[in-house]
Amino acid sequence: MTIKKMFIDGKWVHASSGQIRTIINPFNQEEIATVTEGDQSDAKAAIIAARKAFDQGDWSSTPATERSSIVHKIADLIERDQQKLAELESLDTGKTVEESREDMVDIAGVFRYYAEIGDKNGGEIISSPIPNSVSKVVHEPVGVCGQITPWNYPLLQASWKLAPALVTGNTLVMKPSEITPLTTIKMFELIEEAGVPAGVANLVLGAGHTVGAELSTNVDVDLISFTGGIETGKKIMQAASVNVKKLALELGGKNPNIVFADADFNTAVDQAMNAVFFHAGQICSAGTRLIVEESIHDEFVEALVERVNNIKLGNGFDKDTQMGPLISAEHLAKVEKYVETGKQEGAKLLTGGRRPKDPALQNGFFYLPTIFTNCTTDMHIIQYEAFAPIITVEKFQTEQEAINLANNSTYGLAGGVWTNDIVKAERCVAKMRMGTVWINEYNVYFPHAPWGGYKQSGIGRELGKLGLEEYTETKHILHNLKPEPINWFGD
Ligand SMILES: NC(=O)c1ccc[n+]([C@@H]2O[C@H](COP(=O)([O-])OP(=O)(O)OC[C@H]3O[C@@H](n4cnc5c(N)ncnc54)[C@H](O)[C@@H]3O)[C@@H](O)[C@H]2O)c1
Ligand SMILES: C[N+](C)(C)CC=O
Repeated sequence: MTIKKMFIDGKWVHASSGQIRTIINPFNQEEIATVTEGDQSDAKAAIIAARKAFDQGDWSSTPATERSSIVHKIADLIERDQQKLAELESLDTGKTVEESREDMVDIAGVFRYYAEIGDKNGGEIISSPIPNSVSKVVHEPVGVCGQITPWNYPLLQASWKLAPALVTGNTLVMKPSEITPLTTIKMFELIEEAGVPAGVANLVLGAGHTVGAELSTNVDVDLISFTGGIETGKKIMQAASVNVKKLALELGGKNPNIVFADADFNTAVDQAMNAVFFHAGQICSAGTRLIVEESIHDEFVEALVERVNNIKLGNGFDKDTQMGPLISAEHLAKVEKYVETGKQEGAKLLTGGRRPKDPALQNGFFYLPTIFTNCTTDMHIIQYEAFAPIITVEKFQTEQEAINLANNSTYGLAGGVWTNDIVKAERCVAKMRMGTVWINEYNVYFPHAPWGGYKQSGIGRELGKLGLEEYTETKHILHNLKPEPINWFGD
């Protein structure tokens, strides 16, 4: 198997150590690729290349219109290769090809959106209190950006960082998850093909504690943008203090999905499933904390279990597969432990709670869709993210109780409310402490709207105009057109 390389200073290179890593398909554990395994020294080389490219100034002083057309070109290339990219993503993550195809459409859309707004960020003239002067505010690139991504939506999360960083004139070093680097490698081929100059966009493959740690601590990195788990986010935040890097953190969630008795019953049941079981529940915003009004609780849970038991597990490449495997043996072991904890703390397991028995699935990291009821907020399975196909159900009687339950969390990424009473819906979302709240909808995101967390779910925003602003510094320029002595200290 050819060893896939990383991209530093416009060249495809092997790791300086010569180490390699095998990438496997989580559906059957077959080897699908061998990639070079970088470490600190490769990360340092990439940072030096990005620093040189930034300080030399060619990319940051390229007219924004030209950078925008390059970013448009990247969107064109993603659209051209979208089927190949989708299949590669499914091979690497186990998610269904249909889901990956949707991801590719979203990814091209993100590049398109930032190409369109990136050359319209020219700043503003503000009124100056100083006579004969011009006061203006301009937006400039931050500098060298370190970008670290997770394994669940490898290319989607990469696109949220690459597109705004490039269009605003930054240089960057990206480190994808070591488990799922394949589509990001392909993306850098497209970045090269689109004509991004050498040194501007660099890719280093390798582990978090080596490459990721170097990006977080290296003083030549001006901004670190991270998507991943809270514990890693905390380490990065601490490391980034070394030179007070700008910091953007997109972290985990244990997201409440509130269903009132007056919601459309069938839609709410269907959407409670959609909120969780895509990509086997490995979604940061998954609505895993289902919070149901007591009067419909039993009927709702019964309908949900019936539907959930029909979810078809299998190979993401098979047309009738609805849910693929978990990402790795290590993650599967964590999920099994999580479910055991739930049982021990008194939650009632209604379905799932184990690996499937189907012989065709035994080589993959499959776990059955699982539902727990009788859950209370003090439980581990309510307070911690499982990142798995698990729904925990809590009950409420009053609107205030539902809101209190939803907010009783250290996370604040996303949440949902299902009701036909629009005033009640607006009252609830105004009190819910989350970065995204859906009313009669779930898990919808698009490039124009910002994404990010309250509380420990993160710092900063991706997507939307705010996602562009993360990659800019704001400078105020005051130009005195008629300078004169003021003789404050005498003449
Ligand atoms: N908020 C969001 O938009 C969002 C989106 C996707 C995933 N997530 C979260 O990501 C998590 C799952 O992803 P994961 O398991 O890949 O997370 P993770 O934190 O284990 O790893 C994420 C990335 O960080 C790197 N990393 C690990 N240790 C590091 C260190 N010490 N220094 C620097 N980098 C390091 C990893 O190599 C990987 O590239 C979940 O908690 C999920 O909720 C959040
Ligand atoms: C942000 N999102 C929903 C695309 C992926 C979260 O894991």
